[in-house]
Amino acid sequence: MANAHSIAQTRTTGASRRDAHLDDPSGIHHDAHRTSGIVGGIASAPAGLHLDAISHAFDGKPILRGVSVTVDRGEVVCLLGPSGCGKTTLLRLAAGLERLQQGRICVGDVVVADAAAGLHWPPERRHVGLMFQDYALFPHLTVQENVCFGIDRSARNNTWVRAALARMELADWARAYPHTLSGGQQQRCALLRALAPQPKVLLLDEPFSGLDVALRAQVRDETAQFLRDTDISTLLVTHDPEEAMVLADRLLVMRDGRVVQEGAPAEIYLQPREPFVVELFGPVNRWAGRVTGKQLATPLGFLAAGGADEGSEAVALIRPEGILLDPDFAQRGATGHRAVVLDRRLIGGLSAVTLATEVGDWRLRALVTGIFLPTPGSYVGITIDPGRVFVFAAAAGEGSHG
Ligand SMILES: Nc1ncnc2c1ncn2[C@@H]1O[C@H](COP(=O)(O)OP(=O)(O)OP(=O)(O)O)[C@@H](O)[C@H]1O
Repeated sequence: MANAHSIAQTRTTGASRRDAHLDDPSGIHHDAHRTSGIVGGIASAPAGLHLDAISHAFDGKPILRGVSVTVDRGEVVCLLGPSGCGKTTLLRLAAGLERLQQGRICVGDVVVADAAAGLHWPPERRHVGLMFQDYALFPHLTVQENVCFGIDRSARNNTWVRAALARMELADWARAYPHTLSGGQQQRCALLRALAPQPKVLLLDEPFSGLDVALRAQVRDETAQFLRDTDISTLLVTHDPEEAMVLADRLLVMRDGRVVQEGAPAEIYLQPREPFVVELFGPVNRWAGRVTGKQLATPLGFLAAGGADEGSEAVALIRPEGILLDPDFAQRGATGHRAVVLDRRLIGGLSAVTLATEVGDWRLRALVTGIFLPTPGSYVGITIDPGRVFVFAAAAGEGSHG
């Protein structure tokens, strides 16, 4: 996690000279007259961040194992993974806060770190904006002073700063100190501080984790829109799948220091390559059994076994929204599978229902859109949506139900 010191370390020493009024699609323009030093060729380089074959260990313990990530110009890439899988370490290496042990890092086409060549550019030369989860605003500086911290004194009241404060609804708070701001305002102030030096690359580490649920969604959506309107390459770290789905153009799932799947958010959700990726998005229902006739027999009928080998042990993971419930099946005289309701709860706009199948007593969790609160002990019709079922070869030791 960053503190004020590490943010201070990452001050970019100047902004690129750029006819921003012409080429900045954000609607928030940097003044073209900002002329402080152009840093080591980065300012004129094409945008983009390239992390190549990064491996890293702490005290001999491998944390990152050959991770490669490319973030194109204007793209938002999310690293999604559980706590401890190495996300923050990768971000710190990209920023230059940690020295590279193996691999190479380029900002645009400029190599800023190369382990084999012993090359390590310090953070302030990389033209990278950083924002960590604690925001690390300077308490003795006003909102405007915080935002302008990394840019030239002469540029501190420029068009970009004024427009950015207005767009983030901070104009009236420009002279306020951080302790008088709400969490959402502090987050927006920290984001502008990271953006003010016009970085080519923005690194965000759990940027919304300090916000309460309602504010979080709002600030997250505003930030997503803001980033889409810029040509900055953004690498964002989160362990919140919803956050990743909302923000990411592309999503990289990390596990134990490796990228296990990469793709558009919908692709990752709908075509997960391994059980870990399925379960990253929340608890799932599970059935293990032997593949017979390319199918898996369950108490709710047969499931297609996909690529699992005939005769092998396989496991089916079924998302809660893939359990379809029919409260009126009895009135309609419908036949089919039934389950008894064990419990039900309203969770925001969804209802979570726990059930047991009539045959086989298979305990299942269903998520139903809207208010659906059947009486515990009552029976409902139950089917499985095959589009929400993922079948994999069973891991060693994963027992069979059937
Ligand atoms: N400076 C350090 N010295 C020793 N071990 C470290 C250091 N920094 C991180 N680690 C260890 O490296 C592992 C990965 O940490 P990292 O912060 O990169 O994970 P993460 O995926 O970002 O987790 P979280 O989501 O909890 O922030 C953890 O086991 C952590 O304890």
